[in-house]
Amino acid sequence: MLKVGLVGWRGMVGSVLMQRMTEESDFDRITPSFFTTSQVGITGPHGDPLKDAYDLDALAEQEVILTCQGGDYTKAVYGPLRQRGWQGYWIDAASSLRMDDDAVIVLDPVNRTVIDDALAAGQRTFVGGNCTVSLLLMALGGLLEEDLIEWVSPMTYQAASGAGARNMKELVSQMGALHHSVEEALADPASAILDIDRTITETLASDAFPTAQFGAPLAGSLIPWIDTALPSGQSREEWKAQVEANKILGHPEGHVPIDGICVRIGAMRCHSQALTIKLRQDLSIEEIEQKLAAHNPWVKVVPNEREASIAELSPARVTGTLSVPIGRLRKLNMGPQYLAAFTLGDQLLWGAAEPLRRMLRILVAQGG
Ligand SMILES: NC(=O)C1=CN([C@@H]2O[C@H](COP(=O)(O)OP(=O)(O)OC[C@H]3O[C@@H](n4cnc5c(N)ncnc54)[C@H](OP(=O)(O)O)[C@@H]3O)[C@@H](O)[C@H]2O)C=CC1
Ligand SMILES: N[C@@H](CC(=O)OP(=O)(O)O)C(=O)O
Repeated sequence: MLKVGLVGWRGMVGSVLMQRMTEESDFDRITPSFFTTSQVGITGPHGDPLKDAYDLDALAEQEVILTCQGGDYTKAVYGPLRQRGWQGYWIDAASSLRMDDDAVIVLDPVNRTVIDDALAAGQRTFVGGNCTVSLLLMALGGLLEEDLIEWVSPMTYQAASGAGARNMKELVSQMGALHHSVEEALADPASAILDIDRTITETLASDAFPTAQFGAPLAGSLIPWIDTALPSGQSREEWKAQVEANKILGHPEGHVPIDGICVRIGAMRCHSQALTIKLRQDLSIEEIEQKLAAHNPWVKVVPNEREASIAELSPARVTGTLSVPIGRLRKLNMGPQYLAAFTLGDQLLWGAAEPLRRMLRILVAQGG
């Protein structure tokens, strides 16, 4: 059985990965070793002492290293490990290696042939894509695989989880602070809504309002910028859409232009995206729905009806599942090649852990 070293397994992404690996009996097919950057020697999840994640000798004994520890760890360890001649497979959740020529971005329901070609060519570095990008491609796979999309403009509604565990907690604290500030007024049927609104506005602006992680109110508000700024005027999150999506699809950069505005909203762990799509040809909505639905077992086409849209295109409904619904499919007034769509998915599952887990299974199936 493949010797697999797991790093970052107790973080938020790593915990979701562990949960999925347990559900899918992946641990029955590998010999796992658990590593840590901070708790060397304490008992790990399978009863063995945790190994030092910076010990290159211990890492080099592994045939596969799967890390959800983050980009700083990857930058510290990956280069030195390769330089000392380690030939194993590196599977990574962090973004730092994604655009390297040696790395393949993995999303096997969309790019299994790219992965298989890379394995045949001896490539050994496989990285999960940005969560928003992976969810977009899972939803649009049926049109993209036939090269039917000329360009896409995604306007995103991204959950707090994308910013990390502490940010999720801060979102809930913000919700609590808002509720607490008007609790008495809410209990009084005679209270005036404008008084409640004024108190909420004051609470949002107060120095006591918890914003240490996000730097701004998210509950009762939104944040129209994710990640760092680039000279193009894009945020880094916006820049990733086009470069990563085209790399995943095996296209030259820019074959399918993808650009829009990424916005953080007060959802917990589902990223949503409202899409404006220019098709390369005038397809009927029925053809579009059929192609989308046939692409993979997780995408679900939701009819463009009010009740179905409210019920199914909802972060509250989709959270914790592998489902990737897409709906609000209709032609826009701009012309028959312009399509609207709305899609969402759990950014810790298809957006982070699941592509990595499935890459490990591909390696297991080919016997390493
Ligand atoms: N959050 C996201 O949406 C996505 C994240 N990623 C990538 O995954 C990386 C990890 O993200 P994420 O899982 O959110 O990071 P976390 O902060 O949840 O976990 C990272 C590491 O922090 C250490 N840690 C310290 N204290 C604790 C604690 N109390 N509970 C759990 N872990 C603790 C653990 O390392 P140790 O055991 O060694 O101490 C853990 O592996 C990111 O840096 C990013 O590169 C990729 C896609 C999406
Ligand atoms: N930046 C993403 C989460 C993330 O970790 O992305 P990446 O894997 O590209 O660094 C978000 O905030 O929603």
